[in-house]
Amino acid sequence: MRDEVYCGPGSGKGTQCEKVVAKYGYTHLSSGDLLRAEVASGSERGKQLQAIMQKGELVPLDTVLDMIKDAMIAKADVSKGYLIDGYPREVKQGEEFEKKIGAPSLLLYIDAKSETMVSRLMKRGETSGRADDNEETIKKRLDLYYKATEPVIAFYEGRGIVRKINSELAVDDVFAEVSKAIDALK
Ligand SMILES: Nc1ncnc2c1ncn2[C@@H]1O[C@H](COP(=O)(O)OP(=O)(O)O)[C@@H](O)[C@H]1O
Ligand SMILES: Nc1ncnc2c1ncn2[C@H]1C[C@H](O)[C@@H](COP(=O)(O)OP(=O)(O)O)O1
Ligand SMILES: [Mg+2]
Repeated sequence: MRDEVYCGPGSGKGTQCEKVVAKYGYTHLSSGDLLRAEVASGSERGKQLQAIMQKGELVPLDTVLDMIKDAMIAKADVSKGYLIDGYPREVKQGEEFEKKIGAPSLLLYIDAKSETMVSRLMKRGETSGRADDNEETIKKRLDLYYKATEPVIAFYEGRGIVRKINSELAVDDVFAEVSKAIDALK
């Protein structure tokens, strides 16, 4: 089993994941997409999640881990490996993932400057319809990213599985670096 994990709002995780799926055929699981699907279902739980996401905060750990675990199980028979996007967003999430699921084999750290992330998210907000792609929420998400999510990288660095990718480059150039990191696993 192979798990790959990513970081940073607006850094280009989703964009790179799409390209990884096309080239390597991994199962892409985005915690944000799973949560937005729950919101779109109109369920009571979805309404609670929407309120949290709109504020730029993290949803409860158990909710998101259960969703990822269920989605992984649903694809277990056909999956060539999992590409997990947007998780873990805090060290505790990484610890719980290892207890309940397993250890990842690679962490792709998709790194962009904060100004780049803000401008990409503002631009995405022109068409995304996402409740969290607005100036106020973007600022909160970035603050939380530096406070809660960046320490996740240090957590995995000790294991030698972190590959830092410069995401300031054009999409295809970023992907060339991503491909190199994945190919090195083989
Ligand atoms: N390397 C890049 N150069 C320029 N724009 C990019 C690049 N990667 C992503 N984008 C754009 O930035 C925005 C955020 O990318 P996305 O993949 O949704 O990021 P994330 O999933 O990390 O929030 C999107 O509008 C995307 O088209
Ligand atoms: N692992 C996780 N733990 C808690 N909340 C999460 C989460 N993954 C996503 N969320 C919630 C809070 C995020 O601000 C929101 C959007 O996540 P996302 O779609 O991964 O954002 P992006 O791709 O722009 O970085 O969903
Ligand atoms: Mg995304």
